[in-house]
Amino acid sequence: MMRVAVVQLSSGPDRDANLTHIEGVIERAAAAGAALVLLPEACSYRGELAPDLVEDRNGPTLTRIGAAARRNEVAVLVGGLWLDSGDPARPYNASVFIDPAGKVVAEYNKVHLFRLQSVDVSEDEGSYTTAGDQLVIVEFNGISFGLSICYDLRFPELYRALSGADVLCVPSNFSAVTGTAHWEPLLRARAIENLCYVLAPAQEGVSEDGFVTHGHSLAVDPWGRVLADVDGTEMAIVELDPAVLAEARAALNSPAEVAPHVYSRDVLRVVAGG
Ligand SMILES: O=C(O)CNC(=O)[C@H](CS)NC(=O)CCC(=O)C(=O)O
Repeated sequence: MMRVAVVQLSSGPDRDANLTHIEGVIERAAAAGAALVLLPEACSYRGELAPDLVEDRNGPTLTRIGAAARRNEVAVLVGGLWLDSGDPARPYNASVFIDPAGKVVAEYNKVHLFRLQSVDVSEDEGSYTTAGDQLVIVEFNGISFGLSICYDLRFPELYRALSGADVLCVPSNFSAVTGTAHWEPLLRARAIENLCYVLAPAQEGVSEDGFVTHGHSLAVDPWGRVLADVDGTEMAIVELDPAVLAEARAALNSPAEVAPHVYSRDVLRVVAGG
């Protein structure tokens, strides 16, 4: 069994203030017995990109959260921050796993960049972010965590490629417009089809630049049951139980069967009815 904290935030444009709040959250999660604290996308800064917001491993976000992890002896998934990609105008949107010693052990750079043109929202993340192409699974205390971020959720083949992971992490800053219709069904589908836990810490409220978010940080078990749905800006504490994983996988497809399937040939296209 592993106890984890799924944290909901409403981060603003003051990085120092966000980090101070996060330090308190990590301390409270550790006091509640969490071994791992999952933070949402854009956790230490939410707003417009500016050059001084692009960080490296020695930047304020990873330094301060790393120190908090070490102080409280917990692992932390920093859901999303702008990390240097070599192109100052287009950083990565990265999710970073920090171990209980405060050390960065893995970095996943968001592969699928958000693009939405609707009546209420117009966003093109690819215009200011470099896409990654490396998928990452982190093994921690005997449980494996597959990394992804937000809009990746819409690409089931990414999660299929991660399958075998016990937990899929989807830290997010999901829009209210799309979240109302898509958030919960997509998260539950990823859990059901891959027979694994899905943990999705999210932002709630309205960001300074006017992006209205859905909130509803969710924890879903390998049978698709919602274990927690966070309201407000605190956290849900959830137990990950290897027995629940084993039971779901014994009942339906085994981990081997949910591994990416290679189909034998091109789709056969048939015209019916003349
Ligand atoms: O800009 C940042 O600070 C970090 N990046 C984000 O918050 C991104 C781009 S705005 N948000 C999403 O991917 C939401 C996806 C979504 O809402 C959907 O798929 O419907």
